[in-house]
Amino acid sequence: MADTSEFSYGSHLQLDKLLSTQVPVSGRHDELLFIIQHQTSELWFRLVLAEIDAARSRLKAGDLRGALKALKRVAVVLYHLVQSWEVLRQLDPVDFLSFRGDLGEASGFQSWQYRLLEFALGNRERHMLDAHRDRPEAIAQLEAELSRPSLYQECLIVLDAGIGAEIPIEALVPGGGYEQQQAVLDGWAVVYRDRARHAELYDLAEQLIEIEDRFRCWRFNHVTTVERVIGAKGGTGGTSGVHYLRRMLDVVLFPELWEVRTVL
Ligand code: HEM
Ligand SMILES: N[C@@H](CC(=O)c1ccccc1NC=O)C(=O)O
Repeated sequence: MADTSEFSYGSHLQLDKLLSTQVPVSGRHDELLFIIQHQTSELWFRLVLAEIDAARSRLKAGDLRGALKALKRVAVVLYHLVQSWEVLRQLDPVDFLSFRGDLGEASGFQSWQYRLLEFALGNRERHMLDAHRDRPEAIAQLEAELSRPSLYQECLIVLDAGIGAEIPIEALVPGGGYEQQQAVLDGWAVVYRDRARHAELYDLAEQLIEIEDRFRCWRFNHVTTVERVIGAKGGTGGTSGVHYLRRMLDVVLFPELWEVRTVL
């Protein structure tokens, strides 16, 4: 049926615009897959960032249940992103090489939404801003993220208030990388030892573990896909490629939540 109404499926979703943005530069068959995999990932990153922001506002407002709802959505979208590697991991190395040269120095390293996500979760390395120097809007967003508490820090503020954990102020203020703190570990231990009494804080902690678990799976699927497709070649973004990505597997976002399991 002809689309005569002003408001329709296509207009609401701005499909004409959306579907005009898959523009292969190489003319090679598999580049469409490559573009769509990246575009869909970026769309999901966008939702994840919005949900993390919602979780942080709700935590600030004392709405722990609302924050949990947003964090559950983060986890489920991450799960979907993990599964989505099933498509790209089938990319044949020879097919990728047929258009890799056309990508120049472009690389996922330049994904500012991914970097925002890492920063929002608390993996904050200032030098990561360097990849975005040619995009002032991205730098401004990334700087703004660095100047506010990470998701984990917002959770620690709630933990501190909830059980009087006496968490040192350095753990709660934004800025650089997060250092593991004994008082934070002790605080989570109180929660885990009495789940019934601290049910909401317990659920919050377990939801963070779920998120980090799935984020690790995403990183792992990325590394394995990269190794399947380009082996140990250096990356177009100037890193050592698989070796660099493997080092990122060691990043720990919520250290005390992993540690608390050992001390219980
Ligand atoms: C054939 C598929 C892919 C290959 C061969 C590949 C390869 C690489 C390599 C070698 C790097 C290291 C940076 C560099 O020197 O370029 C990298 C980083 C990155 N890639 Fe991919 N990638 C692929 C697919 C994807 C997809 C689908 C995404 C989704 C958005 C993605 C997102 C990223 C991100 C965010 C980084 C930065 C990671 C970090 O700094 O921890 N990549 N990729
Ligand atoms: N870094 C990849 C190229 C690549 O995968 C890529 C290129 C342009 C835009 C996004 C990419 N995806 C992930 O890094 C490579 O070294 O082959």
